[in-house]
Amino acid sequence: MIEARNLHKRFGKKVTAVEDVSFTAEDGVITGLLGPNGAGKTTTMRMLYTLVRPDRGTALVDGVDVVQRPEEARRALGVLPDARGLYPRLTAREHARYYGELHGLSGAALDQRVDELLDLLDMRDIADRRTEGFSQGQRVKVAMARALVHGPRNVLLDEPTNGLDVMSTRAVRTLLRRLKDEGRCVVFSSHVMQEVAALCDRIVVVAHGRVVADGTPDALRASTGKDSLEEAFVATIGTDQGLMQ
Ligand SMILES: Nc1ncnc2c1ncn2[C@@H]1O[C@H](COP(=O)(O)OP(=O)(O)OP(=O)(O)O)[C@@H](O)[C@H]1O
Repeated sequence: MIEARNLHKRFGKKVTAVEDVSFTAEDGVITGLLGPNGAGKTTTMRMLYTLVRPDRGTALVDGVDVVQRPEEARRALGVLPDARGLYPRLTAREHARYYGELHGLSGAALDQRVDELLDLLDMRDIADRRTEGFSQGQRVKVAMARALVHGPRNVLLDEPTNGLDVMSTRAVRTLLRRLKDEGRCVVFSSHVMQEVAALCDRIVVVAHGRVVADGTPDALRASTGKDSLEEAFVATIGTDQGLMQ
């Protein structure tokens, strides 16, 4: 479970990226962080996964405070960062193996886990190629395998389907549903409403660094009096900018 508590982050004097963001992402639930470009999603995620230190507020990962005990919090997290940051000379398989080893896996257990992920992500064909020159979608798959290799209880994904084609998007959705069915806490950010609508049990809408709505898709529709989720979002944010594909 992940609890964001009154997170604040400013960059310099002018930019308030995140202002008092609080929400809870439960286990066995897919929580979507939805908002237009520049809303503060990536900055929020970075604070959750301990890359950026909040100016104020904190977050708990399975009860562990990310500001006070970042290393412990990190062990309970699998992260797909916005910058996928791959090693060009390692193959896709080597990426997954390397991160598995960093998390203490080895031997047959590691081999089996890596094979399973290569199948789940439909990446057998690229498994033994160096990642240099990989397409955007191929890079996402490698980063995803790397994020999940240690079977984390909590999974944070920043715009996971960005740059993926239809088949790969479906593979990612299937994988996220599986993580949810396994009882994990899944949080992902997106600026694409359809993406969030297709997957999420719970939606946290962020605009200008603040949470402007938080609830199930049905609750969001009911609270805005709109029939379609699309209209509900537009009503919540006050603009359709950045929300449409
Ligand atoms: N390192 C930084 N230095 C200065 N400003 C930053 C930095 N990181 C983010 N910002 C600013 O903070 C605001 C929120 O950015 P953030 O990347 O969190 O938004 P986002 O919702 O993830 O947007 P997108 O969908 O475009 O990725 C923006 O105004 C951005 O320019």
